[in-house]
Amino acid sequence: MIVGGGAIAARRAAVLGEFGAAVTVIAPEWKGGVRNIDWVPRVYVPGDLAGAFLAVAATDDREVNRSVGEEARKLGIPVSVADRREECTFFFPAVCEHRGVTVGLVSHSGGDHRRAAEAASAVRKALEELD
Ligand SMILES: C[C@@]1(CC(=O)O)c2cc3[nH]c(cc4nc(cc5[nH]c(cc(n2)[C@H]1CCC(=O)O)[C@@](C)(CC(=O)O)[C@@H]5CCC(=O)O)C(CC(=O)O)=C4CCC(=O)O)c(CCC(=O)O)c3CC(=O)O
Ligand SMILES: NC(=O)C1=CN([C@@H]2O[C@H](COP(=O)(O)OP(=O)(O)OC[C@H]3O[C@@H](n4cnc5c(N)ncnc54)[C@H](O)[C@@H]3O)[C@@H](O)[C@H]2O)C=CC1
Repeated sequence: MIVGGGAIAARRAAVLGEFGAAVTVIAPEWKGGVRNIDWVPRVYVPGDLAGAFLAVAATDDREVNRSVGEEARKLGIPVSVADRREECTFFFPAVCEHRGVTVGLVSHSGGDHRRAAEAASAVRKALEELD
């Protein structure tokens, strides 16, 4: 379940969809272009996460993201809150895929997303060099 329909939500929907997740997006607008998603065109209301396996809070509204994180933690659903690492119970990884190999990586305690992005670039390059 992804709450928010902007660039970050779209990137995460694409990754989750690629790995076979059934993705539902709750957001007044969806700019993702990813097809196989179930888009619910409205704002989030507490209760929306019932039955979800995993949650991503990626709106541009701090209070909404906080509330999604709170509901997920209450329900025991793993949640990544895109604007506040302290409210995450998992960190969305940088994913590197190349010719049958997949690497997902995060920085220590989700504390350095720039370092994670840099490391992901290096891993993508290394995988290409295997060819
Ligand atoms: C804790 C975490 C929580 C989570 O979201 O799960 C988190 C948190 C935050 N990110 C922020 C900003 C940016 N993050 C990126 C990029 C990535 N961020 C990703 C993951 C994570 N980001 C989780 C930790 C994972 C780890 O550390 O290993 C990646 C790996 C995966 C992905 O997002 O797909 C992806 C690289 C993918 C790749 O290269 O492949 C960019 C650049 C861009 O978007 O292009 C920017 C904007 C520019 C800048 O600030 O540098 C802010 C400030 C927001 C604000 O203040 O507005 C916070 C808030 C905070 O740190 O508290
Ligand atoms: N973790 C990461 O990798 C990064 C995180 N961020 C953070 O991620 C968040 C989202 O960033 P972008 O996608 O660039 O923002 P954006 O402005 O492109 O999209 C925000 C989306 O949230 C939706 N939204 C707003 N209120 C809502 C509500 N009540 N219910 C449901 N949807 C609602 C809007 O309709 C819009 O689709 C921001 O908080 C930003 O600080 C930004 C860059 C990278």
